[in-house]
Amino acid sequence: MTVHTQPVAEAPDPRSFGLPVVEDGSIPAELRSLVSRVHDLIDVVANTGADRETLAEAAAVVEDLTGRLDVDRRQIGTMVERTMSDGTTEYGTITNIVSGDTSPVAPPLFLERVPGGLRGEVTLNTIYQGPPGLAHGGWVAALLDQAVGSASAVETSPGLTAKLEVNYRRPTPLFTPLEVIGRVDRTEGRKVFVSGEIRAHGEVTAEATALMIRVQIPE
Ligand SMILES: CCCCCCCCCCCC(=O)SCCNC(=O)CCNC(=O)[C@H](O)C(C)(C)COP(=O)(O)OP(=O)(O)OC[C@H]1O[C@@H](n2cnc3c(N)ncnc32)[C@H](O)[C@@H]1OP(=O)(O)O
Repeated sequence: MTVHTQPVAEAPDPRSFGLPVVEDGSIPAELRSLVSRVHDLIDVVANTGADRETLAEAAAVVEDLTGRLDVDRRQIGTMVERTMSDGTTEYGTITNIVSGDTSPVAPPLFLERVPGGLRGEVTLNTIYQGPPGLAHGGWVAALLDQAVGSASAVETSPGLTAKLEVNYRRPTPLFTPLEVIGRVDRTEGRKVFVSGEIRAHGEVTAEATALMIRVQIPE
């Protein structure tokens, strides 16, 4: 058994899996702005009390915009290459629903290396609502899956989640800064045992343990 506390290697280049890669700096500021505006739009649409005329007008505008933007679609599996604050290179799926740069549905959760693992902060709006005022349990699991999966990718090499167990200790509130942590506990060959938690106001609302299986890197 080996315990890795430091990255063992540079992240494998997704191009070796046949995946297209874009540098995060090449994503236009206008696209990042659009993604953010649409994120806000989803929350507003889900809660609007606007009159029928305004709703009909908005639907027509959005339909028109959808048509104008539906050009030159990216290849499924397109990855983003980014340089982390410690200078290492990382890759992520560009439309990843939790962390993707171009996903308007993503909260988004951006994770940074900290001693012992990865850490990110995120505040959820009503897009993620399950029980009244609270995050949906599936989204709590998604945040934890992302954090432990990324920790495994960063500290060992990319893999898929084989098993994820979540303990929901307290309700996870909306509109409250959440701290999300992921770490590698130990590795056994391709098996990476990981854990993580979410905190609100310093208190753990949910914790997870998971098993990641590292993918075989092409020679
Ligand atoms: C660059 C991008 C970065 C990007 C960073 C990305 C972060 C993304 C985070 C999100 C992660 C996801 O959502 S991933 C998406 C959700 N997950 C999936 O779709 C995975 C679906 N499952 C699978 O494809 C497969 O079952 C795998 C790949 C997990 C394993 O299949 P395999 O490769 O054939 O390996 P296999 O021989 O079966 O198993 C290897 C070893 O693990 C054990 N094992 C396998 N599954 C389990 C299990 N559930 N519980 C216990 N043990 C298990 C086996 O017994 C074996 O042990 P031994 O005999 O060797 O002792």
